[in-house]
Amino acid sequence: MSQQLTKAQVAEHKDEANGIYIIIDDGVYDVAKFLDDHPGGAKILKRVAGKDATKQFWKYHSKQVMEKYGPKLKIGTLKEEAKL
Ligand code: HEM
Repeated sequence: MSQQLTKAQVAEHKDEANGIYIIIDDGVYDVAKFLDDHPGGAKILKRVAGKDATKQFWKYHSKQVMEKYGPKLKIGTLKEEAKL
Protein backbone atom coordinates (compact mmCIF):
# COMPACT_ATOMS: atom_id res chain seq x y z
CA MET A 1 0.00 0.00 0.00
CA SER A 2 1.30 3.43 -0.74
CA GLN A 3 -1.01 5.91 0.90
CA GLN A 4 0.51 9.10 2.21
CA LEU A 5 -0.31 10.15 5.74
CA THR A 6 0.29 13.35 7.63
CA LYS A 7 1.75 13.29 11.13
CA ALA A 8 -1.67 14.30 12.43
CA GLN A 9 -3.31 11.32 10.73
CA VAL A 10 -0.69 8.96 12.15
CA ALA A 11 -1.32 10.41 15.60
CA GLU A 12 -4.99 9.37 15.37
CA HIS A 13 -4.04 5.69 15.30
CA LYS A 14 -2.87 4.56 18.66
CA ASP A 15 -5.07 1.72 19.78
CA GLU A 16 -5.66 -1.79 18.58
CA ALA A 17 -9.12 -1.01 17.19
CA ASN A 18 -7.85 1.83 14.96
CA GLY A 19 -4.37 0.52 14.32
CA ILE A 20 -1.14 1.32 16.11
CA TYR A 21 0.77 3.48 13.66
CA ILE A 22 4.44 4.21 14.11
CA ILE A 23 6.70 6.39 11.97
CA ILE A 24 10.18 5.09 11.19
CA ASP A 25 12.17 7.29 8.81
CA ASP A 26 9.63 8.19 6.12
CA GLY A 27 7.59 5.02 6.49
CA VAL A 28 4.38 4.45 8.42
CA TYR A 29 3.94 1.03 10.03
CA ASP A 30 0.89 -0.52 11.68
CA VAL A 31 2.13 -2.71 14.51
CA ALA A 32 -1.30 -3.53 15.97
CA LYS A 33 -1.09 -7.15 14.82
CA PHE A 34 2.60 -7.38 15.68
CA LEU A 35 2.26 -6.41 19.37
CA ASP A 36 2.22 -10.00 20.67
CA ASP A 37 5.04 -11.05 18.35
CA HIS A 38 7.41 -8.20 19.18
CA PRO A 39 10.47 -9.60 20.97
CA GLY A 40 10.84 -6.26 22.74
CA GLY A 41 7.29 -6.50 24.10
CA ALA A 42 3.94 -4.86 23.38
CA LYS A 43 4.24 -2.18 26.03
CA ILE A 44 7.18 -0.40 24.43
CA LEU A 45 5.37 -0.29 21.08
CA LYS A 46 2.19 1.10 22.63
CA ARG A 47 4.24 3.84 24.23
CA VAL A 48 5.27 5.20 20.81
CA ALA A 49 1.88 4.63 19.15
CA GLY A 50 1.01 7.48 16.80
CA LYS A 51 4.49 8.91 17.04
CA ASP A 52 7.83 9.05 15.28
CA ALA A 53 9.93 6.22 16.72
CA THR A 54 12.83 6.47 14.27
CA LYS A 55 15.39 7.14 16.98
CA GLN A 56 14.16 4.34 19.25
CA PHE A 57 13.92 1.89 16.37
CA TRP A 58 17.49 2.36 15.18
CA LYS A 59 18.75 2.27 18.75
CA TYR A 60 17.47 -1.30 19.27
CA HIS A 61 17.40 -2.90 15.81
CA SER A 62 19.61 -3.63 12.84
CA LYS A 63 18.81 -2.99 9.21
CA GLN A 64 18.01 -6.69 8.86
CA VAL A 65 15.01 -6.31 11.19
CA MET A 66 13.55 -3.62 8.94
CA GLU A 67 14.25 -5.68 5.83
CA LYS A 68 12.49 -8.69 7.30
CA TYR A 69 9.45 -7.09 8.96
CA GLY A 70 9.17 -3.69 7.27
CA PRO A 71 7.36 -4.80 4.11
CA LYS A 72 4.77 -6.77 6.11
CA LEU A 73 3.94 -3.94 8.49
CA LYS A 74 4.27 -0.90 6.25
CA ILE A 75 0.98 0.77 5.39
CA GLY A 76 2.23 3.94 3.73
CA THR A 77 4.62 6.83 3.79
CA LEU A 78 4.77 10.07 5.64
CA LYS A 79 3.43 13.04 3.72
CA GLU A 80 5.80 15.93 3.27
CA GLU A 81 4.36 18.92 5.02
CA ALA A 82 5.30 22.55 4.71
CA LYS A 83 7.69 23.49 7.47
CA LEU A 84 7.53 26.94 8.94
C1 HEM B 1 8.18 -1.88 12.90
C2 HEM B 1 8.50 -1.81 14.17
C3 HEM B 1 9.33 -2.83 14.92
C4 HEM B 1 9.72 -4.10 14.56
C5 HEM B 1 9.42 -4.85 13.27
C6 HEM B 1 10.52 -4.62 15.65
C7 HEM B 1 11.10 -5.87 15.67
C8 HEM B 1 11.93 -6.36 16.66
C9 HEM B 1 12.67 -7.59 16.60
C10 HEM B 1 12.66 -8.58 15.44
C11 HEM B 1 13.37 -7.69 17.76
C12 HEM B 1 14.31 -8.84 18.17
C13 HEM B 1 15.73 -8.39 18.21
C14 HEM B 1 16.40 -8.47 16.91
O1 HEM B 1 16.14 -9.43 16.16
O2 HEM B 1 17.26 -7.62 16.63
C15 HEM B 1 13.04 -6.53 18.56
C16 HEM B 1 13.55 -6.27 19.81
C17 HEM B 1 13.35 -5.10 20.52
N1 HEM B 1 12.62 -4.00 20.10
FE1 HEM B 1 11.59 -3.88 18.40
N2 HEM B 1 10.58 -3.68 16.65
C18 HEM B 1 9.88 -2.57 16.23
C19 HEM B 1 9.74 -1.37 16.90
C20 HEM B 1 10.30 -1.08 18.11
C21 HEM B 1 10.21 0.20 18.75
C22 HEM B 1 9.50 1.41 18.19
C23 HEM B 1 10.89 0.07 19.94
C24 HEM B 1 11.10 1.10 21.02
C25 HEM B 1 10.31 2.10 21.25
C26 HEM B 1 11.40 -1.29 20.02
C27 HEM B 1 12.12 -1.81 21.03
C28 HEM B 1 12.70 -3.05 21.08
C29 HEM B 1 13.50 -3.54 22.17
C30 HEM B 1 13.81 -2.80 23.47
C31 HEM B 1 13.89 -4.82 21.83
C32 HEM B 1 14.71 -5.78 22.66
C33 HEM B 1 16.17 -5.60 22.38
C34 HEM B 1 16.98 -6.58 23.19
O3 HEM B 1 16.43 -7.30 24.01
O4 HEM B 1 18.18 -6.63 22.92
N3 HEM B 1 11.01 -1.95 18.88
N4 HEM B 1 12.18 -5.73 17.86
